[in-house]
Amino acid sequence: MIKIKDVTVAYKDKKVLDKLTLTAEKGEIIGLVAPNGTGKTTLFKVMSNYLKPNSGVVIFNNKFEYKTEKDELSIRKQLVTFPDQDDLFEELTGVDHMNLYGNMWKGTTKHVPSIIEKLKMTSYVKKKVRTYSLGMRQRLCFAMMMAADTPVMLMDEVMNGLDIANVVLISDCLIQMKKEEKLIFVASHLLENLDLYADRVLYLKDGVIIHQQSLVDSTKDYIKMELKPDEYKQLLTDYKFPDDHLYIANHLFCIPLVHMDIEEKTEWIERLLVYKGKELKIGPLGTVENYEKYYLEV
Ligand SMILES: Nc1ncnc2c1ncn2[C@@H]1O[C@H](COP(=O)(O)OP(=O)(O)OP(=O)(O)O)[C@@H](O)[C@H]1O
Repeated sequence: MIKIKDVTVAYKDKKVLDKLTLTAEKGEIIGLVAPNGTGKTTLFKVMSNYLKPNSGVVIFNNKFEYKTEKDELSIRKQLVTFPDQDDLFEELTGVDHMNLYGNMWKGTTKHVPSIIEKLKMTSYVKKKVRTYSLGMRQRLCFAMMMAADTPVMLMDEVMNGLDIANVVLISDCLIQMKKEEKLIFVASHLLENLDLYADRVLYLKDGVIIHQQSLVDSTKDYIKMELKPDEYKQLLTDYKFPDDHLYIANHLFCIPLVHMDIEEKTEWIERLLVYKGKELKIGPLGTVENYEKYYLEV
């Protein structure tokens, strides 16, 4: 559905994206993860044509590029970006904003009442935006995207300022939207939240995707155990660990299970289970663990 090919963006001599390539299909939620100032927003700007890359292309449905006005119009109909809270009109109501997005993209506002109900906005949605709290504004921004109802959605920090109940509410909506075959990109610093709904999480570093984590692939399981650095050193002298084992951010010891047969797995589990009564976990690396692996390695 979307192909990003060799996209490079440099602000003066600072390269932010470096021949970045990525393909995404409908019915996917893709998390985008990286520390501040790494290029997540820049990538979204290129995808929505708010920024022309120095080189590279974005291709929609194998045919549309931001080359001609006609193509751009076709893409605009399919894609909506998360509104910036600063762009809300203080003197308009929430319903006004949702109607605006509904009319602009979907050509109707019939579906707006059901969104209001789903997002539990009934008590305030007819009031002017200037009376809204941060979290109410954020929910409105999400509601506007739902009103646009486009096949592709780019969400930058969608959970900003939301309390836990609202994070859960929006996460449920995202899962529902995925079922409706939307392609959704979520750039977020709320890492554990991504594990709930993302199919893939992309880690950006030095202008490229350094790792793609699949959250629907169970072949990447590890035995995981918290270890202090001196405990890790001790174990290293006691046993010969597989070369591809990990010791993440000086605290998390991980042994990949993928190449082991059942006997080997059992052997390692039994060996580690008795080590100082520590808790063992088995599973893939989560978003927090990968984040530590790629950005907090010491
Ligand atoms: N208009 C601009 N002019 C010059 N440099 C820019 C411009 N916009 C962004 N940058 C730089 O590009 C880099 C990437 O910025 P970007 O906003 O894409 O990061 P981000 O990953 O979205 O960060 P955050 O997590 O803080 O939102 C940063 O170093 C930033 O200073």
